[in-house]
Amino acid sequence: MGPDPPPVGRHPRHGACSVAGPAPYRSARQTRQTRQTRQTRQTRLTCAREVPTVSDHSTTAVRDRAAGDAGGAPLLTASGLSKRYGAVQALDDVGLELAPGEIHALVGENGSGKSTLVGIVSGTVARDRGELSIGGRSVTAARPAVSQSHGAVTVFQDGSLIGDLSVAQNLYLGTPASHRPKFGQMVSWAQDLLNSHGFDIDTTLRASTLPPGDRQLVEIVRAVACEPKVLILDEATSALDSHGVDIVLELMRRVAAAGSAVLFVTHRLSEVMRVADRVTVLRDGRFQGTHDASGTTPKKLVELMAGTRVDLEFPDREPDAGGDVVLTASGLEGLGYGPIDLELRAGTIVGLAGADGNGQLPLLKGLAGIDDHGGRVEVGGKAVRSYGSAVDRGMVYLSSDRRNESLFGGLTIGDNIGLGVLGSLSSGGVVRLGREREFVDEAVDRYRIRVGHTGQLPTELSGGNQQKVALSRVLAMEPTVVLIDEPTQGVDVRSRLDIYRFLRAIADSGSAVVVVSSDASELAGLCDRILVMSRGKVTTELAGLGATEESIVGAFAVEHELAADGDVVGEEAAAGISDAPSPVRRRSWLRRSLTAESIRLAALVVLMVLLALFAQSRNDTFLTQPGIYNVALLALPLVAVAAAQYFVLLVGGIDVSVGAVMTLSVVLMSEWAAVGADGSPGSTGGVMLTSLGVAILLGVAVGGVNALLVEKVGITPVIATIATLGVVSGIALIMRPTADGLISPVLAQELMLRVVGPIPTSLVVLLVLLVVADVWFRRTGGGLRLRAVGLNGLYARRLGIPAARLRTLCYVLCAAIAGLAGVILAAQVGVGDPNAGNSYTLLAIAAPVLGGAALAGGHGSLVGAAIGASILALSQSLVTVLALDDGSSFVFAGVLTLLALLSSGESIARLRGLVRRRLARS
Ligand SMILES: Nc1ncnc2c1ncn2[C@@H]1O[C@H](COP(=O)(O)OP(=O)(O)OP(=O)(O)O)[C@@H](O)[C@H]1O
Repeated sequence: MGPDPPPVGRHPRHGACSVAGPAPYRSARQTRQTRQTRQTRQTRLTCAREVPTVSDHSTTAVRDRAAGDAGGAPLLTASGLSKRYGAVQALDDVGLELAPGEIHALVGENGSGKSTLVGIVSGTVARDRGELSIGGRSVTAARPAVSQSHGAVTVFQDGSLIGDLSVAQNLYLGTPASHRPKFGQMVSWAQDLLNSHGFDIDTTLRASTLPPGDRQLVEIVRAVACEPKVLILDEATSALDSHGVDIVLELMRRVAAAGSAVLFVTHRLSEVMRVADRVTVLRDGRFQGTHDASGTTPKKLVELMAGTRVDLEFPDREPDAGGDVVLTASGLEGLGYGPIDLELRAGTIVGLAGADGNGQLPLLKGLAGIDDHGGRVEVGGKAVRSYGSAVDRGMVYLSSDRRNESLFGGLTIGDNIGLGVLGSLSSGGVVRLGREREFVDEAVDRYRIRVGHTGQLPTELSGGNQQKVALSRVLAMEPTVVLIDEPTQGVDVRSRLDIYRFLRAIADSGSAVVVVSSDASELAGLCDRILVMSRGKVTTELAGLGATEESIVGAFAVEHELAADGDVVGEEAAAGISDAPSPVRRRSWLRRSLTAESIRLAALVVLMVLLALFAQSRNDTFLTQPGIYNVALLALPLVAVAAAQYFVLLVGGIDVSVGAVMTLSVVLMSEWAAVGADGSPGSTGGVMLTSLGVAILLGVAVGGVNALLVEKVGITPVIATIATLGVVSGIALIMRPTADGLISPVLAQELMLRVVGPIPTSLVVLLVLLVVADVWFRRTGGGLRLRAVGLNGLYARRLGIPAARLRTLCYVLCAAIAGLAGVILAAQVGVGDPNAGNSYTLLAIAAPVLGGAALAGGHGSLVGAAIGASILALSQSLVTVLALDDGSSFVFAGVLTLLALLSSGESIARLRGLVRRRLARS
């Protein structure tokens, strides 16, 4: 540990400071700042370390063995790989070879083409040219499932855990059938798998609730469990603290020792020097050579990547940096941290260190007013109560979750950069495009953001360049306090140094900066003060000057040991990978069953019963056998078409043509299942078979067209299915301009008049089928795969799930079931009415959504859709019972729908979160 730390909450005196080195960030405040000559001391970036650490020697045996195996056939051979995205040549004639037992690092600056190469090997990116073979077999198709079947398993840079699924489900989904157990044993298998690697993570938790480091570890375990021939880790250690990194490096060694090859993409060159046998360098998409790791140094690698000499010094800092207090926090506490007292001074950079999950990020968010917290935060003497008020006081927060929290995916790069300062780029409330362009171009130059043009979407940028876009927006706002989580995650060495200089410059201009980082060497080189956190409390404060990676890691390791000594879970945690107190606890069966979805369904059933009782109080025939039968008849086609729609909603689509399909089905029934010219109804078997056959064929045709338009042509589902709705309705009208053509009474006899108690048999059969299908969705790998496609189609595809094929299947199923719902409707209307199904278009969407389905996909259930449909049918019959006029009946239906929606999963989850936080605080 370092010298005696000052008590937390009291701080050493800080002096004023000046702009260091190149001052890329300038503000009015900066020019006002008193500048003093400083005693400077610089720290070299850890990546420049040329002496291997002690643990490095364990790689020697692997290297020797890899050298010995060099004669074995390569497990991965790539040659002449090229890929162009519009104006950007992402890869240009790149080759690579991985021998069995080899750990091969792939390095390069942001945008140099590493992820593109990984994408080509893993099947997510189609190459323009080049040859690829995995495990000795040539790979021609760009499909993840193909690469995986050849033996290449990838942990992607931006992850592929589906947040809404549990950890166990994610592990199960990504593991090939040969390596996973029966579906019913999934949880215990997943738990054993994680435990066998030393992780104490509750596998029944949703993946989104895990800290980023744990998520990365779960993904790595999943990949290793596949026993790949080629394991590809694309910046898979970026969110890990030093302990997590140690574990992953050891895992890589084990995988290589078993004879597989590892392709390790990283910006952390110290890790390359510790683990890699050979290193391939890319620059601007071009190959810069493959080198023996033992014969090179990080500095040489950096210069090969940059193509120029690079100064690896951190920016200067002063021993007594710091001006006036700009932020005060007292008694600040929230979920996972506190109470904490803190003062931040102008001109300083404060680092929050600790093992992953010890409260650093929650504290940062608490300071920003983002999460619910107790205590008080003031900036410039004014209280911060929410993130909105934080921004008003000049405080900004930058999340490490680029995709979801830092960037606006639908806006261009230029818009993302200029968004925070639109006021200063406008005159008379109108943004001056020239001024904005100039501002954006300058930011792109200053932060060296590699873009084709600023009109691109941020999703088209490499990970590190996305980070620079987010950072440039935040820094342009000239904040008083900058709170930033993992500022250099996924950023290359040269750009990291740029970012350090920008942060130092903004501090020198009078701001206070707080940085959370899993990279202790970054905190040691950058910060003026380092607060080490353990179990949600600040336990040690280190002065930045003089701090080293070792002293910081040492401080939190000591704290952990002290805590573990007196801790009942100490032994378990010590055996585990994560030093942090796991924020997760095993949940009881009851708590697990009380999901938002089950609560919602229960609420809907209660609502249904209340409605029925109310109707009965107004009309005492409502709950009699004929009354119930009438409501059931009303519900019958609606339940069927709601179920049809659910299949498409499940995979993230929507089909607005279902009502039209029902109509055409009715019209077709008036042709193919019609009363004969002699008035005969036809044979039961003949009419039923013809009806079902015609309806299903109609559905397959319309569903096939819908799928083609959405999947192959790329039209958004709503637009595509509106187009088919028009065509299908038109055909129905051409066939029957007015209601005509009697439909055989056989349909009514079979589908309406056969009953079980007061309920039509057809409805009972339908409900049983829906329950069985729901069980299939919940209890089988096939159902899980379908839900995964809806929750995140991209990630599902990465896991080798044929997402496009499954979506196509669902469109076809949806239209076919809608065709069958049309047969039921035909039985009820009895005539070829060309408008019969029109009112079902919106009801078919409303019912499953009422029952818990989400337009974004992956949620809800068929039973939920059926309950939603029943509520809508009930409300329709209530309108009759109450003898409401048209206007009142609309208001009534609207209020009812609103009530049902209040029981939505999201509202319930919010309420539960609120109650949980209140409970945790009390
Ligand atoms: N889908 C896409 N559309 C357009 N351009 C793209 C797309 N994907 C990547 N690029 C561009 O291709 C180049 C190489 O990107 P790639 O992601 O392979 O780089 P990288 O070396 O992995 O970078 P990083 O270290 O930042 O992840 C970049 O200039 C990037 O902007």
